[in-house]
Amino acid sequence: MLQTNRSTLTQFLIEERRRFPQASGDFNALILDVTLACKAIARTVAYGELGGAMGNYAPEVGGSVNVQGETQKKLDVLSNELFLQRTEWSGHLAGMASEEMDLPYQIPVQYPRGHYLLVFDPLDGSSNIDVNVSVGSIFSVLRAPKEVVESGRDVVEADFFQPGATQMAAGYAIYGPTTMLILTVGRGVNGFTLDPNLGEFMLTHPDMKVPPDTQEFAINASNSRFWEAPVKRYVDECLAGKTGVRGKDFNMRWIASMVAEAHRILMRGGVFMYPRDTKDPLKPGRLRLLYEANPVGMLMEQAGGRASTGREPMMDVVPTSLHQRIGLVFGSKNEVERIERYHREPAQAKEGEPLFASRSLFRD
Ligand SMILES: O=P(O)(O)OC[C@H]1O[C@](O)(COP(=O)(O)O)[C@@H](O)[C@@H]1O
Ligand SMILES: [Mg+2]
Ligand SMILES: [Mg+2]
Repeated sequence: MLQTNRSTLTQFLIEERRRFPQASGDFNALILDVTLACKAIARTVAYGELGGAMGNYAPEVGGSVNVQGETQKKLDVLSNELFLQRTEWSGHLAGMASEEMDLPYQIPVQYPRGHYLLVFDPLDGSSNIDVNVSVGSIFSVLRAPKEVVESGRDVVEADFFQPGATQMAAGYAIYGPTTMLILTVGRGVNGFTLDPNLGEFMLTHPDMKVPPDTQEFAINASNSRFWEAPVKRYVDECLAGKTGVRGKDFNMRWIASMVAEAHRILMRGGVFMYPRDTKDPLKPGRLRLLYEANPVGMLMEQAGGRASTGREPMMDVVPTSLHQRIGLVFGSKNEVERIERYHREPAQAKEGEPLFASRSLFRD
């Protein structure tokens, strides 16, 4: 049933822009281009096996892996191309970077170059595609360095090394039972639902807030033997429930699709952890700073939640490489702060502490 009384995304963006009379409209146009890419990906995902884009990407015969050493799905590659196609022509961008491209993407010479950088994970949770679980696209908009804009030169990796606090906008689209767009342009978080009749994102969830407290946590427990002591302590205390120091029972979730976990947390609170661990010494965490941790971090903070490495606020981290991985904890503020506190209190988190040793369900 069509609900005509709701604002469209376009209306919402125009109203935001009215607050800045000098704004050119480039920023809004860029966001709309990004969301058009998301709509196209939503359609492709919805067709599933019928669309011919399932399975692994195999240009020759041996398949293909991205710069992170992960098998690329056909839909990863297609989604990446949709992002490029929908945004490269507009003159709003100085360059782009994506999970699926080793190096920064240069705006082709036939198009003008603009003021912004776009960074994205075109399809997050893509290992879930074959099992029909919610996936999504995550994006972050940064200002291009002044000198890049003035010279019009090609972008280099270092142009993207800006802390999350400088993001102009961040968001994700989630392709679940309904397609939604969750967006911040630096003034709270708003949720839009795709009206399949109109093909428009309609404002359905204004001013989303993450409750400060929760009884729900999300972590991949199969990694427990690699966790650091503060994370083990936190999870053990949650598992101890009513009988432990927390004095309340906790529920656990793991979808293995960060976009879906972030969405659940924005809707009803919770804490998500993919912490730094010892699984692979070359990878200080699983998730990527520029196009996973930073945009989701900005959304959380704008919704009154918190995002952290466990040791410092995510928004303060200065990136040092395009595909940098990082430990990520986000969600309800009081829980994230507790986890940060445990990282600052190593003495209490040592194995052998009575609480830790006796109640650990995830001991090595
Ligand atoms: O396989 P695991 O350890 O459950 O990891 C799941 C995590 O990997 C991711 O799928 C990584 O994202 P990509 O699918 O974009 O590579 C996250 O969405 C998710 O949180
Ligand atoms: Mg991802
Ligand atoms: Mg991805």
